[in-house]
Amino acid sequence: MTSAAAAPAPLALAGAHLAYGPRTVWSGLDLTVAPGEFLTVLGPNGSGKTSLLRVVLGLTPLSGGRLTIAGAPARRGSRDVGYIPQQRLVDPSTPVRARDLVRLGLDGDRWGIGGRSRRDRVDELLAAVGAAPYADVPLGMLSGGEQQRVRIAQALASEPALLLCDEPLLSLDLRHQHEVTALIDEMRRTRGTSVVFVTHEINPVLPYTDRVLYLAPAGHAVGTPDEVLTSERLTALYGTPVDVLRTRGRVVIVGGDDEHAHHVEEVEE
Ligand SMILES: Nc1ncnc2c1ncn2[C@@H]1O[C@H](COP(=O)(O)OP(=O)(O)OP(=O)(O)O)[C@@H](O)[C@H]1O
Repeated sequence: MTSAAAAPAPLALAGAHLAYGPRTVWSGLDLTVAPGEFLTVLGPNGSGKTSLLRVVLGLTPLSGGRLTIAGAPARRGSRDVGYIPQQRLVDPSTPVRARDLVRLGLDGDRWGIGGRSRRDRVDELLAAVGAAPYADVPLGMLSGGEQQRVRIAQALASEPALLLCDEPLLSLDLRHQHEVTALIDEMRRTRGTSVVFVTHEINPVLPYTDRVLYLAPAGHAVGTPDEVLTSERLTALYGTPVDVLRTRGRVVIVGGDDEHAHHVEEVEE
């Protein structure tokens, strides 16, 4: 066995079950995410995507089954887990600068408090996401795409084994969607960080997606996009007719419930 094979998986769920009171959100979830893997989590509103991230972040306990992160139980504030939230524009009057936010993501013990190594590390992270030119600009003055780059730098500051992304493309224009996804992809390639990417829009991340976890009313499916995103699989998962169309390298999902409209991306150009 090689040493890579012996390393604990960044994320492993076995027989995982989540319920709120009498309502089961998902159950029987078995999933091991490999180092550097890009897992895209899809599903309609209320299917439990955000709940899954909350469980991995140690904010919500599983109702049953097991979860380990880099071999250890989930816990709040773990350095092994980075988190990129949904796009939210910062209050324009905030005095917080890009470098302040990234510094918050650094672990004090490891990088020292206020020392040179800490400052260098912040500069390195900002440069890695292309945010060096606006490192000292108040966040509120940055564009949505620029702010999201800074959040990526913050999430990567602790060199997490696992990067959780909760619809980070929401309200970004197409150019910035491509930039942000390419950046996340580059980080996982260069650092081996595993990515769990929750989205309603498969197309911007389809080229990077190794596997899909599809959460749906009648169960869930895990597999490559070609395995999961088929009319047969989604019809079974929804319990109602769904058509998966592929056109010019894009996936369009038609049918099911109203939430499916989210998957139909606006036509480019
Ligand atoms: N703390 C809670 N207590 C009770 N029910 C909850 C709680 N949090 C979430 N739920 C319910 O669990 C279900 C899953 O919610 P969740 O937010 O995880 O779904 P989602 O897939 O992220 O949805 P969306 O696509 O709309 O963001 C929903 O029906 C929601 O109302």
